[in-house]
Amino acid sequence: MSSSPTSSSSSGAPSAASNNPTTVFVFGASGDLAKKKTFPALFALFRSNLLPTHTRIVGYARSAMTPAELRERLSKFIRTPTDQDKKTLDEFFKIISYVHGQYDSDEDVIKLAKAAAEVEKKCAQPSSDCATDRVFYLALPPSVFIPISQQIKRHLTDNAGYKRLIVEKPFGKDLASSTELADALAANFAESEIYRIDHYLGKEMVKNLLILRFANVFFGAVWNRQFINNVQITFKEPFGVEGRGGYFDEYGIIRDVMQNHLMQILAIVAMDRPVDLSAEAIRDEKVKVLKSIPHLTVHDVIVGQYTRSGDGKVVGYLELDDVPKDSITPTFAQAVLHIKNERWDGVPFILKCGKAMPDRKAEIRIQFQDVAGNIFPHDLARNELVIRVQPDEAVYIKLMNKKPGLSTETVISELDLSYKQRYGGDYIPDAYEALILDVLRGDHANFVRSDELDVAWRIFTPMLHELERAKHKPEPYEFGSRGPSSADEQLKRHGGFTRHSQPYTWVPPAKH
Ligand SMILES: NC(=O)C1=CN([C@@H]2O[C@H](COP(=O)(O)OP(=O)(O)OC[C@H]3O[C@@H](n4cnc5c(N)ncnc54)[C@H](OP(=O)(O)O)[C@@H]3O)[C@@H](O)[C@H]2O)C=CC1
Ligand SMILES: O=C1O[C@H](COP(=O)(O)O)[C@@H](O)[C@H](O)[C@H]1O
Repeated sequence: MSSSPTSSSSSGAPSAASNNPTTVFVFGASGDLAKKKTFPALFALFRSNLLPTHTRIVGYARSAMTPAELRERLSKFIRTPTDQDKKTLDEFFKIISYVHGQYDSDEDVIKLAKAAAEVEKKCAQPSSDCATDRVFYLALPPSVFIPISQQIKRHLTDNAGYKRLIVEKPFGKDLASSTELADALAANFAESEIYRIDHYLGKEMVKNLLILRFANVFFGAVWNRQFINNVQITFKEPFGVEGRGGYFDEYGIIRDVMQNHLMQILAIVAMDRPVDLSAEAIRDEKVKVLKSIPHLTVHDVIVGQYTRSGDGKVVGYLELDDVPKDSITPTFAQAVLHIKNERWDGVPFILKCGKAMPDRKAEIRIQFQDVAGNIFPHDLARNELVIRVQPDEAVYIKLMNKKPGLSTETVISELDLSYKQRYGGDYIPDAYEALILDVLRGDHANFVRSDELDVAWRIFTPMLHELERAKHKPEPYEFGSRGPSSADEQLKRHGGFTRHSQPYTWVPPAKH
């Protein structure tokens, strides 16, 4: 059996990872991410037979827990609608074990190494080496990344097969702290062994961007400053930061969402065609386009902080127990970026993200230029290509159409590729499922490379420091509102509103 990773099949169909015995260590197994995302994703892969045949999962955290307690904790977040799923879940728990200990203790991590060797011995086939491949998933707060990575290197990497380290964001708070973290990880793991998760890169519609852009001749032809007026990348959530105030207040929405998720999307929307689909070719193009973006200043950004809801039922950000009463941490931000290259010079990229907004939505909106020399008696709305990342994945193009009937009136309509209607019940995997499978296959394409991170921080760090130095107060906005009104004004200033007077709302098509 080869120890090299199996790449996805040439048809692009999902393929299992290499079939070497594999141990997946989940550090922080008692935590929120582990129960909501990591274990459910591992279960989904197990159920689809996409984990290597001899896979063992070893959870590790400081909390003492029996296997039954761990099972009870995790089961609440794993959906098992059928009896067969319930049986599969029983099988899944047979491959999971748990060890508790400190993250910086030689003694405890040696105990973990011994426990892992035991379970690996049990699953070894008579003719094969014991679990030769190891994946280390850090579902931990960033303060622990460095000590645990040192411990892993010291006590858990004597296996014969690959060693892959999965790290969760935030990757630092600014350029300096990100570089410090990168250097510390690099002291113990090669870049080829590190998988930095930005889970937006695992979302179906973000993965679809490469195909939409580079497998369709008509998009390729108009994807530039001559035809595109502006690009809007939006993330909204209808809830605040209850329960996560401590973490959130230290980071804020710019570091939590904009600098990573929205910038990753921007990079894929704006990059040039990679020479091929290899991870390095794609990431080279992303780095190249990010390098063409001048760093932001406070004048490029609008920040807001949510207050109590209009009906008084939901408390404001500053009323949360774990948030300082004088916090200036933004829960909303909108920034305008420019890409100084031949393709994009003069086209604003408007990134907007907010907590406590009216609804949940993540989308990419490409607004095309106005029609020159309009011969029709009405204003023409701009064409727009909208890629809806969530909810209800869709790609649609807004266009002008003749109103059916005897008049020649124009109406705004759309060409609509709504996934539910088009693909019915086709399964759309959770981002974490797709990304963990990529790690098992050794595919880095949907992970953040260290130099990408570096450039993204170079763009944001001066503005973040300026905001903090000046103690810039975010504008208040009511929980459940659109955010500060100055954000709409900024959008208008950068051409983000069309002049058409006809009201238009996208309505998902009725099921055929
Ligand atoms: N939760 C989410 O939805 C998301 C999380 N992430 C990222 O994933 C990582 C894990 O997040 P999440 O699971 O929410 O974090 P948690 O706060 O739940 O922490 C995970 C585990 O780490 C241990 N831990 C917590 N605080 C400390 C500490 N100060 N020192 C040592 N150990 C500690 C705890 O286990 P024990 O005490 O048992 O050791 C805890 O169960 C973070 O980097 C986060 O930013 C990214 C995207 C979404
Ligand atoms: O990384 C994060 O993402 C979530 C939103 O993720 P989604 O997949 O539900 O869209 C966000 O709530 C959180 O603040 C942030 O840390």
